[in-house]
Amino acid sequence: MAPHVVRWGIMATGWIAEMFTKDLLIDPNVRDASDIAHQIVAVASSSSKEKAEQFITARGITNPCSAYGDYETLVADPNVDVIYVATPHSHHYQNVRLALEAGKNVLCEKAFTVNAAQAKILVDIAREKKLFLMEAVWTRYFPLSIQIRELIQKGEIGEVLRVVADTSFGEDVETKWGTAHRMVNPDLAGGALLDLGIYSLTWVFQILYHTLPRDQRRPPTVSSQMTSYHLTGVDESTTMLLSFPTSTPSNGPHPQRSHGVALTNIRVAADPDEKGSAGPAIRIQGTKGEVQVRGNPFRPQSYRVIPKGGGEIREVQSVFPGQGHGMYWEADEVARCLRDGKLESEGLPWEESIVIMEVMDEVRKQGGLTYPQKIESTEYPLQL
Ligand SMILES: NC(=O)C1=CN([C@@H]2O[C@H](COP(=O)(O)OP(=O)(O)OC[C@H]3O[C@@H](n4cnc5c(N)ncnc54)[C@H](OP(=O)(O)O)[C@@H]3O)[C@@H](O)[C@H]2O)C=CC1
Ligand SMILES: O=C1OC[C@@H](O)[C@H](O)[C@H]1O
Repeated sequence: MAPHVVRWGIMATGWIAEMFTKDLLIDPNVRDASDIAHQIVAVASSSSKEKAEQFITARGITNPCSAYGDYETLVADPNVDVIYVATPHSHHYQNVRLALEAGKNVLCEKAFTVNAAQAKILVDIAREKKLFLMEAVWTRYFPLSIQIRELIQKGEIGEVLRVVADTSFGEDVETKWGTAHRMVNPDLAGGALLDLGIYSLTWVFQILYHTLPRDQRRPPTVSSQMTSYHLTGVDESTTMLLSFPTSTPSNGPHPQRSHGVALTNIRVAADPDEKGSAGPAIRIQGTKGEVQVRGNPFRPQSYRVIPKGGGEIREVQSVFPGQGHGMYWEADEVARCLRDGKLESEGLPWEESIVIMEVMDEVRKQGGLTYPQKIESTEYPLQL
């Protein structure tokens, strides 16, 4: 059967737009995804049409592809099935809404929005207009993530009572990012939490929340600490303790809970020598054993299943067919959802993106981190 072809419009021409586009251009057959195919039919840059043209040429897009010098024209292009939003998170609410209001399906980079109120409005619009919408948390669509979720659901390591996940870069923050870069710039919703902490939360949620049947998923309670970057006031370090209810009856005064420890830091590293000497960045601990995940939490390289009390340790490596970055798996998910008429992805349902945004809202509240009013706003349209 002929593959279902999805026609993409790329909004913004920055770093991640380049990575995503490279992956879209890799033949899906190399990863055994012959049921779908991707075409990039339009690229828009808010800076200039020339920048979009340069992007198309540099990426080697050979099929007809329109270049636009603004996002408004992109979302009006009738040839586009779905828009990939690759702007800084400060702009996601305005940019996604622009696309939805124009009747376009959307894949939006993480963090979904600046706050949960914005995320809820986007979801309401998608639902009302019957459009597909998904937060691009690519890690969830790695075969390795799916395998781990399945082995947890099968009870291979028993009941999971603790997940520890650390997404931290050890950078000289002042030298690397100064004050203007999106990683540290409050006007662009910078800071460790929204940029990297989302991945630690992803691991906690995809194990302690997502592996449960939908009607049993309950939001966690949250306790957290934050340290601010002295030059801009965004968080450079955030530590979160999440506590999820379990179904196991308790014998004592406290109900049985499973704990998620989600760490993020841009000044100390989870993997300081980048050789894994510090141990796994993710530990998933169950009553019958443990799963350890190595590599950056956003792009995991391998996992080990360690049975309690000995037994054979099983190790599985990630494979990146066609030397991809690993973003094609989320793109394939989008294509299949569109083909099947789904509005949201099972891998990251709207409700879960919103609960995670609510956790981040609470963590920012506890840490006293607010962003400029205009990027926290739900007003639309708003010139940022
Ligand atoms: N999934 C992943 O692995 C990754 C995801 N990300 C996410 O992708 C998003 C973009 O990050 P990244 O590509 O690294 O960022 P870049 O700064 O490299 O690119 C962002 C692009 O957004 C457009 N843009 C529109 N308005 C603004 C503005 N006011 N300031 C700056 N840029 C603007 C620009 O493109 P133009 O001029 O063409 O309009 C710019 O090139 C973020 O939300 C980030 O969290 C980032 C890295 C990895
Ligand atoms: O999403 C991301 O993953 C990779 C990191 O390098 C980047 O800062 C972040 O935005």
